[in-house]
Amino acid sequence: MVEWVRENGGSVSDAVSISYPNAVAGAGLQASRACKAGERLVNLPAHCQLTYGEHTTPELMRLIEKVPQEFWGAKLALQILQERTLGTASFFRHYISNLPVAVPGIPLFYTQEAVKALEEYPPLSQQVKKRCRWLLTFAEGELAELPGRPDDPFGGQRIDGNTLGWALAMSTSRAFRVRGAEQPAAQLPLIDMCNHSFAPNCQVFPGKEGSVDLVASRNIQASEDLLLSYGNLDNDFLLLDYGFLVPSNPFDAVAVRFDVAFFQAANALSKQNTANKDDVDTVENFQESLLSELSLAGPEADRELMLRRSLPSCSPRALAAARILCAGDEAELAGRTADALGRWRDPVSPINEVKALRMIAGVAFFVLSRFPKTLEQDKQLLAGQSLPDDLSLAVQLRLAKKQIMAQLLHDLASRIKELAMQPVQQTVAPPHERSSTGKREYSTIACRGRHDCRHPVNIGVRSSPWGRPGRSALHSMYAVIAMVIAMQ
Ligand SMILES: C[S@@+](CC[C@H](N)C(=O)[O-])C[C@H]1O[C@@H](n2cnc3c(N)ncnc32)[C@H](O)[C@@H]1O
Repeated sequence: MVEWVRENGGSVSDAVSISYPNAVAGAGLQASRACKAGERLVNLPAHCQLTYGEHTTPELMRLIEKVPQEFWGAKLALQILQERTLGTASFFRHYISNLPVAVPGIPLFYTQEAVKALEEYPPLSQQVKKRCRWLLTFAEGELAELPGRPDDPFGGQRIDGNTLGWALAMSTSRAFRVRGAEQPAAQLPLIDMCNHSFAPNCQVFPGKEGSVDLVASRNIQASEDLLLSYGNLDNDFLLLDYGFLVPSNPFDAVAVRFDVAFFQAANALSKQNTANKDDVDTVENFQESLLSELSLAGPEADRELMLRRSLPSCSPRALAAARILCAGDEAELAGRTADALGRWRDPVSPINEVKALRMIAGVAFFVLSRFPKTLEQDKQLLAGQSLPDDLSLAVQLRLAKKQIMAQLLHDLASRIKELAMQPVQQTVAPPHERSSTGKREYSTIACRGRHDCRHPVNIGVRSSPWGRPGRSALHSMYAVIAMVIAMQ
C-alpha cells in the first residue's frame, strides 16, 4: 500500500512502516524512527480515497439511495463491493485485496450463543438485531434480484448477506468522515491501518485539493505504534462498528429509558422500608414543563439517558430529572433552567440533592439487578475456561456495564455521605410542618437560588429536615451503601 500511495501522487514518510502489534488488533502502522509533533506522515490525494459521489455509476447510485441514512455504512459498502467485483480492473484492487477477510469481533458475525450473551444488555442487542434484519432483507430483496438485469452494478456477480456483511464491516470499521458530517464517508487506504487509542499520537486533517494528511500530534519515539482516536466512543459503538471494546472505557455508558414511574419506583426502592408521606408520587405542571425542556416529556421526547460511572459525568439530564422530581414545589426550583439543574456542582438544596441522588442510586440499583447474571458471575466466566472470542467480547461488554452501575452507586453513596457530614449551621423547620395549603413551606429552609447551600442541612437522624425521626435520610443512605456493598 505504501508503494501504491506513492505511485498515485501521494506521499508516505520514511518514518511509516506496517506492523502487527498483536493478534487482537491485527495489522497497524508503526514509527520506524522518531517523529516530531506536526510532522506529516502520509498524504493521500482525493482520487485515492474510496467513496461514492459524482464518479459513481447511475445504477450503483440508485441502489445506494435505497439505503436508509441510519445504515450509512452500507452505502459505502456497496461502492466497496463494486470495486471488489471489478477485480483487477479496479483502481482500488490493491486496497481491496489487502483488506481483512473478516472482523470477527463485530456482533453481526456472532454465534447464537454469543448473541444470547449480548441479550443481557438490550440497548445493544436490539441494535445488532435491527442491523442484521435490515442487511438480510436488503440482500435477499434488492440485491438478489440484480443478476441478469441491465442495471446490475455488480456485473452479474451475486451479492449475498455474507458478502454484504463483510463489506459493511469494512466500511464501519475503517471509514472516515473527512469531508464533513453531511458528506459521504470514505475509506482512506494506508491511513485506515492506524489502530485506535483514546490517547492517540496522530491525527487526520483535510489537506490541499481534497487530499487527506496523517500528522503526528505529538513527538513519537521509534517503534511506537501510530494511533488515531476513532472518537470518544462508548463500548456499544466500538463493538458494533469496530468489533472491539476498551476495558474501563471512560466514555462507556449505560442506556436507561426515562420514565417518571420508573424513577419514582427506583426512589421507593432506594429507601427500602423507609417510605413516608414526602415521597415523590405525582408530577406537577412545573415539573412536567421542566422535563419537557429536557426533552424528557411530551410527544417529541427523547427518553434515552446515558448513565456514566462517576457522579460529575453521570448524566446531566438524569440528575436534572431527579432534582426536578424531588422538588417539593415550584418555588424550590425558582430561577433555574432545566440545563442548570443538570450541573452536578449546583445542587438545589442539600435536602433535594440527597433525595435526587438517592433516586438515581435506585435507578442504578434497579438496572444492575435486572441483569440475569451478577458482576461476579461474569468475572468468573471470563477467568474460567477460555471462551470463544465472540462470547468473551459479549460477556466483557455486559460486565463493563455492570461495573459502571456499581461504580456509580459507590460514587453516589460517597456523595450522600459527604452531604450527611455537613454541619448544621442553623435550625431548620421539618418539612412535615405544612402550610394551610398543604404544600411544604420552604421559606424557613431557604434552599433557593443558584447556590443553595447557604443553609447546609445535617441529614442525620436528629435533625432530619425531610422525614420524621426513624425515617431519616441517613436510614436511606445506609440502604444505598448496603446496596453498594452487596454489589461489590
Ligand atoms: C481502521 S482498522 C485498523 C487496521 C486493522 N487493525 C487492520 O488489521 O487492518 C480498525 C480495526 O482494527 C482493529 N483495532 C483497532 N484498534 C484496536 C484496538 N485498540 N483494540 C483492538 N482492536 C483494534 C479492530 O479490528 C478494528 O475494526
